[in-house]
Amino acid sequence: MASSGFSWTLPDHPKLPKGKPVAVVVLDGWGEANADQYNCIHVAQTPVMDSLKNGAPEKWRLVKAHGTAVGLPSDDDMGNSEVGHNALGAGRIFAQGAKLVDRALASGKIYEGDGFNYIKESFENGASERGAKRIRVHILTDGRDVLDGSSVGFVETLESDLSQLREKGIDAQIASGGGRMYVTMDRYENDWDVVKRGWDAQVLGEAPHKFKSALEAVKTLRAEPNANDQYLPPFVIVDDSGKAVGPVLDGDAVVTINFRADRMVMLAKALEYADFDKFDRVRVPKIRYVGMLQYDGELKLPSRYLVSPPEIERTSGEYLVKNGIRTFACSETVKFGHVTFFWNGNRSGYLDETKEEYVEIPSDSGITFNVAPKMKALEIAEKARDALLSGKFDQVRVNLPNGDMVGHTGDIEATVVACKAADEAVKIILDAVEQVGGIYLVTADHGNAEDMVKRNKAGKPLLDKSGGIQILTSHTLLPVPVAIGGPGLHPGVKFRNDIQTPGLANVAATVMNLHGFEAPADYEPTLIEVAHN
Ligand SMILES: O=C(O)[C@@H](CO)OP(=O)(O)O
Ligand SMILES: [Mn+2]
Ligand SMILES: [Mn+2]
Repeated sequence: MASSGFSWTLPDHPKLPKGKPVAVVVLDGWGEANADQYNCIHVAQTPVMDSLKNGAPEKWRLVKAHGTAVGLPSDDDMGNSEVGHNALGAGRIFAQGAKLVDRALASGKIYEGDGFNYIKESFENGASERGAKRIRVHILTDGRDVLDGSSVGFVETLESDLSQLREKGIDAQIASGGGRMYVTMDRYENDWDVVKRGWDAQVLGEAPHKFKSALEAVKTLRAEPNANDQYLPPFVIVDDSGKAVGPVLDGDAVVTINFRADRMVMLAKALEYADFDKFDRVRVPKIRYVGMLQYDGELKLPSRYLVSPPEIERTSGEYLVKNGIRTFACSETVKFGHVTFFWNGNRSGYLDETKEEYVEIPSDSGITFNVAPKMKALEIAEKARDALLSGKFDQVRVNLPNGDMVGHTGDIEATVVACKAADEAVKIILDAVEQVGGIYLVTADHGNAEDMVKRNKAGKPLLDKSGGIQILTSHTLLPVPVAIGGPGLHPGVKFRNDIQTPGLANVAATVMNLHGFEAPADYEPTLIEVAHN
């Protein structure tokens, strides 16, 4: 085969110089919304971000961070950290897990692949459409991507689907449950107890709460003071004799029905690794395990899966490091993988450890972040500042988690404090950029803190049964800012106005330009142009 002529070498930018340190700041969950009392960014004192927006309008613009702009099925899909950071780092729009799974289900291909064939071997002479005769569902209530309290409706729907299966002679039941933030879905190894609580309920059939039905479980546990879907305690469903109806047993097939890599890697390790020392699994059933997707391409975890994940290659991080850009990346645990793993196309570890340093600041664990809304913003900013001042790095990249993590708690007062803390952190970083004559690019991965209320189509806040507002704990569909500046920025640089609907994927080429390079031809176009020399 003839050589494709591929080269990692990036062409020099015709006008922009090399050698200026570039700070890339991602404000997690920081979108642009109308100014009202439910916009915590507006309510909070955020003088630094305000000055970026109002001080130099030609160096501030909004980009799309949701839906098709980040590879999700439709523009009704809100953005999230995974797809947002993937797009920021990859500079192109890849069809994401959600879309790939939708497609595989619609075409039926999901039932033809290696993953499904593998679990099928566990089915005894099947009776259902696809062969499984005995099905146990271990549910996690959400309240984070959907409204708090919606768990009840979801359980009702699931129960009715399962009862239809039972009518066909399939033994199908919900076996256990718990709230996603307290049971199973930890990430980046922040708190293994979360995964252990899930393991105990799902695999061992042991939990502090026992119920005859999941609907009863969810309704009863939600009635406790301060209970919410995200943090429901673990429960198991028991039969009349008090025995758990569905612990995971030898010979079972197990599917983790979740396409979010970061939230599934820890459980996948517990299910798949023979050597595992994060908690005592007590009993390790011999199962056939598949993930909805492969969650970590480097670790090949899990080794079997139903749908192939997007292959995100030739990321901007990889190009830049191969073109000599020394890179520093930092966040606290809950978002550390965002500026490393997601940024690098769902790849763990260093691209080139001789040129990179990744620093993880331990997050608080075992608390909800409305209790400590400043999180580690200051510590992250100080690390970024030190990295800039050290002169050892060409790119310093951070994620400031506050708007997102505190926004998800639905606590408006705390989210205001969170936004202020993030703004103060930005100041520290921009001051350091100033000192070293560098350039900054400040952006976000999706909205969250800028709108904390559920609204009708006309934008009016919706009320609940008791007349209070319906708090929105999820991300939004709103655009996010991109602001550039700093003493190292060529004075002729301004945002182009010939790109109709720019999105997060346009940021990578922009950052490459700021480092003095042209982006690869297949990258989404840069946001900037140079007006004069
Ligand atoms: O916490 C998470 O897993 C999601 C919300 O479900 O948020 P983010 O995409 O910001 O990580
Ligand atoms: Mn995010
Ligand atoms: Mn989030």
